Amino acid sequence: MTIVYLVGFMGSGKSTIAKRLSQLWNETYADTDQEIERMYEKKIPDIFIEQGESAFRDYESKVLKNLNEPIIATGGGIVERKENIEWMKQNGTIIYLYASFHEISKRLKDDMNRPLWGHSLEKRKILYKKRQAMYEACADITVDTDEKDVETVIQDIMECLNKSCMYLASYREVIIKSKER
Ligand SMILES: Nc1ncnc2c1ncn2[C@@H]1O[C@H](COP(=O)(O)OP(=O)(O)OP(=O)(O)O)[C@@H](O)[C@H]1O
Ligand SMILES: O=C(O)C1=C[C@@H](O)[C@@H](O)[C@H](O)C1
Ligand SMILES: [Mg+2]
Repeated sequence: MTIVYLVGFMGSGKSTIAKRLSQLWNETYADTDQEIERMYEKKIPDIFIEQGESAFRDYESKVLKNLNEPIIATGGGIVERKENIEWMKQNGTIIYLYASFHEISKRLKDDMNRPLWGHSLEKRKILYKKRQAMYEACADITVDTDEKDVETVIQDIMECLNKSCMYLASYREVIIKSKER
């Protein structure tokens, strides 16, 4: 139980929150989307266009298993593969950043860098509903981010982690061990 995995729909704030947590905890973080773009030297929309979603999911699973930073922002579709959920469960704590469809729409507007957000409103809503059930099923902790600024979301995450004594104990151990090295 050493890694914090942030999951949630596109625009729920995984990348933003991972970066902020890493500053606060003075720990490194990784982002599966950024890592895919770095490793395969291609932008995500280009991977979708040239190789399709299935190839992207293969890259995503590979990248996830190669990361061991203490804080990891995942891509919105990480839950599409059961093996990814199992991996995260075995290696850390899964925090689901919840945001309503309305809130996500406000944040992303007509973002062009997320291929699956480029679909029709109806398709976006169907995907949102399907995914919501998937995030809920795998989450150890759920934090509602609606109408909360980044710092408030961070505070809520810290509170939840503090309540989760089991996690905190193991996390302290990791920090102590890494400082002894
Ligand atoms: N709590 C928040 N309140 C308002 N805006 C936010 C909040 N968190 C993130 N944002 C904004 O929403 C947008 C999307 O955030 P971010 O890229 O962190 O989402 P994500 O969950 O990583 O999405 P993806 O799954 O596509 O990688 C950014 O413009 C970011 O500044
Ligand atoms: O929700 C999704 O399936 C995606 C979310 C993004 O983070 C990227 O991983 C990509 O655009 C796919
Ligand atoms: Mg992101």
